[in-house]
Amino acid sequence: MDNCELILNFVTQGPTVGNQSIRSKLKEVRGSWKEKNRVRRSLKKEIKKNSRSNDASLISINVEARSKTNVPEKQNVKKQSNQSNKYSNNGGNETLNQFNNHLNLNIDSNNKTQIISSIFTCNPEIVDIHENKISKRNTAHHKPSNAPINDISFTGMGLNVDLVTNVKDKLGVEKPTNAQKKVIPILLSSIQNNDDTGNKDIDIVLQAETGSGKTLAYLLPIVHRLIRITTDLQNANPKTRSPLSRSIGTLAIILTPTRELAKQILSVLESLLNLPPSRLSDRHLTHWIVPGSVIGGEKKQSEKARLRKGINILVCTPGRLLDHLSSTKSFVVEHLHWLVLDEADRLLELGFEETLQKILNLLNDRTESMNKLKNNLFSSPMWPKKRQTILCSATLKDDVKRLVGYSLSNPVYVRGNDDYKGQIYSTPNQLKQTYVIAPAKLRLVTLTAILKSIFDVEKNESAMNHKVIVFFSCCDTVDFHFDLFVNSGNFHKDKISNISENDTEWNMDIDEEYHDESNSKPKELRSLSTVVPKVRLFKLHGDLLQRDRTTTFDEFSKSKSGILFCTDVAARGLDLPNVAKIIQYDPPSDLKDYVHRVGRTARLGKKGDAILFLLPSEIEYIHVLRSHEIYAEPVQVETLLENLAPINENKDYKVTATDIQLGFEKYVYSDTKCITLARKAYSSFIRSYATHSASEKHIFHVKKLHLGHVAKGFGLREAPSNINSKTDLNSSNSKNMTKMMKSEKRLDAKLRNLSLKRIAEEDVNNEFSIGSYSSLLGPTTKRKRKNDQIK
Ligand SMILES: Nc1ncnc2c1ncn2[C@@H]1O[C@H](COP(=O)(O)OP(=O)(O)OP(=O)(O)O)[C@@H](O)[C@H]1O
Repeated sequence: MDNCELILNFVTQGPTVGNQSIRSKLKEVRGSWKEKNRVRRSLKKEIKKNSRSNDASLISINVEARSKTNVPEKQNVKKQSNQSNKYSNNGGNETLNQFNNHLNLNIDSNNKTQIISSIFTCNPEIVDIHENKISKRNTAHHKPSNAPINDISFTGMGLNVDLVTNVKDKLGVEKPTNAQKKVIPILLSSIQNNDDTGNKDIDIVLQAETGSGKTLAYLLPIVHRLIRITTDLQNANPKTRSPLSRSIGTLAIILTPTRELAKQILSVLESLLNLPPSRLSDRHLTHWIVPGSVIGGEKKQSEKARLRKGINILVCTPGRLLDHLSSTKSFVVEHLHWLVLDEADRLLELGFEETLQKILNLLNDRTESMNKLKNNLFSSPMWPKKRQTILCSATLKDDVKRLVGYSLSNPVYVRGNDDYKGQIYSTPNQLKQTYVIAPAKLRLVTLTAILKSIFDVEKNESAMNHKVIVFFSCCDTVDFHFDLFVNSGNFHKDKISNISENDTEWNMDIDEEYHDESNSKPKELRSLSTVVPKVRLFKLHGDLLQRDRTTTFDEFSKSKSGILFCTDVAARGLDLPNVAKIIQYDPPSDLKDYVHRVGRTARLGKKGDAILFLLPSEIEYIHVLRSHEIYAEPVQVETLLENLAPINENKDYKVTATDIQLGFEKYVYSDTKCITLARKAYSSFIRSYATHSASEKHIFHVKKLHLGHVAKGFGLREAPSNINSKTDLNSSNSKNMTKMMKSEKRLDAKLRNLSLKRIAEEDVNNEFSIGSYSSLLGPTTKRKRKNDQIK
């Protein structure tokens, strides 16, 4: 049915016979309904006859008729299929010329009529969100819930003065947050009440909102205790510098699900440990403590060598840790005293849990002998009496209880938010959450409208001083949109962005300080946008090389402004300064991800905005959010699109939106590379749609998607016919639809299988690359062989 998308791009004045419309002619007919019908039939015949000599009229008749009578598109377009096949049956490889000629044919033949893009017609009805009583109650309290508080100081909680000064100087951290206020005293409690009957070293499960400083909440007490241990030993042996050295092995392990997060934690840790000589004793108290990471992405041999020398506080990802625990003999973990599982719920998810269990079993076996090994070095009362485990995340469910027994013993549950009323998820109070119901055909232009309005310097002087993150469901859609927003501006009717040659070049002067010369492909990962003028675009997803991921992350982090297109690889834990807005262009496949995605803004008490895109068929998701005490306010799609109408030009926003959409389409059809990218993105989008959690399948089901309209969102005029070699997703007949659903199920199972086996065994962080072609093809023979060898 979508074969005719292009032809249906335009609506003219409406069907006419002579100078009169059918309707007005019929009004003139007197007599019975039979008579009227007879006249109507003959008028139709006449129109049909005319249409042979004027294609454009036929188009207008059918479109008009369809929009007035709500007749399904496919019935109306049948008559045009012969004509449209001319453009559609060549595998989508027609040249730009063909495409343009076809556009011109329509435009020229209707020279004097108003042209409206079909992106505004035949869209599904949007339930009146205001009447829906869904989100009347917006609970965005204005008092920030994750900001530092004034009623207590770090030193007041018993932390080392030098450490506190260092944190203030290096990280600008002066007052603790609520989460820190609650957790730090517990982690210090056994040393503050140092008696056999008092507090023991307790395991902690910390659930605190995103951006509430959980990292420092567990790092500060660990570093503090190590400093106290050093001073104790130095006092006992005043002549020796410090009896402790890095060769003591790993004392603390911090486990995180992604490499980016591991690197971020390591950098905070390095700042904490880079302590100037103590003001009291003029001695370096942390000189022997070596922080480090094993996260893959570098040669295993060099990781082994570093472990052999000793890494005292180790930040790592699960796969690599398991690998070293099982194969690196010189990895000393016998003295492990702290184990932190950051983003613990993610670590417990499918694919990681098995790895995690193996890690915990190995650690339990190897640290069992810890008590027996006690010698003078461990005589300080500052050492935990037993290994202390800390779990933390913004989204912890009951599943953490699975860890009780084999990792946690009688943990205390700490909630960072005082307003906790039993809800599983909570988002920062000051975060403004909105949603827009955008029909599939309007999604792309609506995204453009939002981005252009955020960075519109005419409307907002400080527009270039903040960052935006746009979340997509899979790697291929990130790649496609990145390419589109970087390159398609030149194809827009009025060159909407007034692009100059220089504007398309990455400004090396600005980036000199962190431009990585060794990076061979900088332009593919970050570039200036031609669609949103003068704004830097970045992309980040799990299919990129680790080196590229790191560079992009660092650059976006340091950049004053910019837009990051990414998958959920950037959803968790990443602390990117100055992110003002989060756009969830594709809804998350799990509610937890919603919380983590929006948590990249409104951190540490700062303001932030988040907007969620939903299709009209997905409106029920608002109920799901609401049932978890997450409230978002509706924004009308028209309100957002109105931002597109140039100021002082009295232009209809629909016309501008249409121009922009046509610009995108022209760009997509300008080159086979672009079409391929669009088709790949479309296919991956459909596939990733099938990965929504079972509890949300009734909302996000591929059956509910209008594939032709979805294709429009990728600048395609028809849905690509080959989602995979076996099934034709574009076929609208029920047989093929059933086939497609079966294929989706198989795909689901395959993905589950893949994530279980591959993620666990290879420690790939590509868990977020769901939907990418490579992740769907399954292990290659080479990979299979490699896996077999590991087994
Ligand atoms: N007490 C504080 N005062 C000011 N800044 C702080 C404080 N504690 C932490 N920060 C800073 O706040 C930022 C966010 O901290 P962190 O990444 O630990 O948050 P989080 O709770 O782990 O968030 P997420 O759940 O998203 O991972 C960091 O830049 C950190 O340096």
